Amino acid sequence: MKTIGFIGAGNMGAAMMQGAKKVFGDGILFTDISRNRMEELQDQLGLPFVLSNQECVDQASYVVLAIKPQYYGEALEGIRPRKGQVFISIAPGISISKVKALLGGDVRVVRAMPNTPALLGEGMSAISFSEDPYQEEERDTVRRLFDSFGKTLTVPESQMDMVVPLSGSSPAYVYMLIEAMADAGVLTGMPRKDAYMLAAQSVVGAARMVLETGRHPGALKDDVCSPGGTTIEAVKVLEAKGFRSAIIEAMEACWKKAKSFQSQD
Ligand SMILES: NC(=O)C1=CN([C@@H]2O[C@H](COP(=O)(O)OP(=O)(O)OC[C@H]3O[C@@H](n4cnc5c(N)ncnc54)[C@H](O)[C@@H]3O)[C@@H](O)[C@H]2O)C=CC1
Ligand SMILES: O=C(O)[C@@H]1CCC=N1
Repeated sequence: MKTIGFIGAGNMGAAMMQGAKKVFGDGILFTDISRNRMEELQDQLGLPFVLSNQECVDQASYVVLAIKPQYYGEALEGIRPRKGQVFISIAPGISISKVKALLGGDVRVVRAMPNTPALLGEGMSAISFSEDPYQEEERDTVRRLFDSFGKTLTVPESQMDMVVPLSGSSPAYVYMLIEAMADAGVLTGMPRKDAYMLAAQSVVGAARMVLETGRHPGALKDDVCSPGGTTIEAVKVLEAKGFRSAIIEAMEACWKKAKSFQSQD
């Protein structure tokens, strides 16, 4: 019996396994609908795979569902879990009660939303435990899984849809920001590689300033804006172009999409 089985070994499943391997060692197995993908990942991570979702459920105490929300029905159809087994669902918009219903009810479900910087151990995950009884050791195992690839915040399930735009999807818009910043550098003649480094490390530094100083992001922004200086010129253009409202509207669209998966019964 293994500790953790992963159903779905795509981008997110693989990133989680990479971190989990450091903590759970050979207590991990996985499966995927694609044989090629399983072989590729076995070579890459040195972890074993099994050939069906049922085998994965049978051979693991905790089962991570790392498949797209649209495929939950298909992937879990006919699956027979053990009584009280713990499933960890990382799909946006799929509620704990929906996973329980798909699995026949008598399981415990942790709903979670990780992100791909997990690959570097810099992930941010939010988790919600179902309102079932758990032993402290079981909660600890789930937390150790998510802590193995980054930081973990426990939130009420009602906040899970909003975690999707805040941390699940947000790396994508940060990459867009970095790409656009680098494009501006290239526009003025900067080599692209140097532009990426300047832009990306500034994003890392700014994020750490928010996390580690505890100061308001607006106050930190004010510190960068020298009176009559360069930064305020950029801020003026960003305000005129609707930078903040673009972010808010984009995240609202992301949140709505996450919520919409729940209604696709
Ligand atoms: N990529 C990301 O940044 C994040 C993804 N997620 C969630 O994680 C889940 C997986 O996403 P990704 O890894 O990005 O997708 P992906 O498409 O890279 O991986 C999904 C994997 O599931 C496999 N699969 C499909 N149907 C299956 C079935 N019936 N049985 C077994 N395996 C099956 C596919 O072959 C594929 O390897 C999704 O629910 C996604 O919303 C959550 C947080 C972040
Ligand atoms: O785009 C998606 O649906 C997934 C969920 C969060 C990040 N990627």
